[in-house]
Amino acid sequence: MSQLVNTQRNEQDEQVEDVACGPIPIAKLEEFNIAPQDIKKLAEAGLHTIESVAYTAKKNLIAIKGISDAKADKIIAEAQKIIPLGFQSATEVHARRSELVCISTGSKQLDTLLGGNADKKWEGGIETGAITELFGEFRTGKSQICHTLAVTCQLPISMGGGEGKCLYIDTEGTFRPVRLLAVAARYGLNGEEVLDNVAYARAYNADHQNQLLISASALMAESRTDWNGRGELSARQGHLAKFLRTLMRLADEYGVAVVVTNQVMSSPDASAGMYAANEKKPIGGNIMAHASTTRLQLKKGRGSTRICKVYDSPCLPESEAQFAILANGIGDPEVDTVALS
Ligand SMILES: Nc1ncnc2c1ncn2[C@@H]1O[C@H](COP(=O)(O)OP(=O)(O)OP(=O)(O)O)[C@@H](O)[C@H]1O
Repeated sequence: MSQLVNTQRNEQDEQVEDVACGPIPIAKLEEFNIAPQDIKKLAEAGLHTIESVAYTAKKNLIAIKGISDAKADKIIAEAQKIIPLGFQSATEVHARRSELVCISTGSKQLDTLLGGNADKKWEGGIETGAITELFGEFRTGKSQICHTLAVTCQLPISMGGGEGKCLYIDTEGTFRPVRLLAVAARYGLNGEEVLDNVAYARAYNADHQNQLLISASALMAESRTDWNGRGELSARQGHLAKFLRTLMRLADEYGVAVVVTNQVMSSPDASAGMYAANEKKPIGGNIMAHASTTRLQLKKGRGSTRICKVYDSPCLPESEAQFAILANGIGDPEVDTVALS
């Protein structure tokens, strides 16, 4: 499984915009009489912003060594004064959502499937502030989409990008910077700069993954090689649940696009019926299903063509589109290929 996160702003913008509207760094709690050593403990536990504290359940704060019941109450009360957690009108929600940026997948047909408008040049794509899960068998294009997104997230917003950077966690050792360079060349971007804007980490096991989440204030990863069969299912699900909670928080808090790749397996209930035997389901069960905002199923097509089906989405119909894996990243299939497949 591999994942990436796109930050929505470039470096120059960050300094100006973060002050005005970005997440508020946890250090600000010091102005509200929270002791610096307690702020340090919160940060060490992965809570780097006041939003993250305001959204955290009290029991999670008390679980941090050195944060007592009384301290947790005070910290939450101060955080919630700064970040109110009440109702807002649907108009406000709509206005905020209208501002959301989508990251182009590189394929117009796929972007259109993901909420784009075919008449406009760049619309639709991977949603920011949410988790998108790509699942499918081997060779269906999961990693290739991630490689393309690692570059397109850096494009100007007018070209379907997020003017951001990418954080790429690789649990399978399939990350290849040369693929990023090919995509960069296609968009006329400077290859060196594109690579500098991608922070890469190889995750080796569950503990290492959690360290990455804390130190990078980001991300998830779950190696399919870590777990052996159904005997370890509950341990795996517990780990996955914790990991996905952190990812959801990051998507919410920082407004980043989180993309998670997932494998498929034959359903353990396959014996239930003759047709069920062929059914391949995404790994992770209900925990994964509930954590992902949008679930996309990838299937093989003819040659370099692949099919993407919207498997679950809060606002997209269950339809399909074709895309292609090309030398310079994800794109659209040749017209002939579409007709033949
Ligand atoms: N430079 C390239 N040009 C064109 N196609 C490529 C290139 N590099 C890889 N591919 C194609 O991409 C496909 C593999 O896609 P990808 O690595 O995204 O699969 P995946 O779904 O992540 O599979 P897995 O679960 O095994 O990791 C292969 O069909 C391969 O031929």
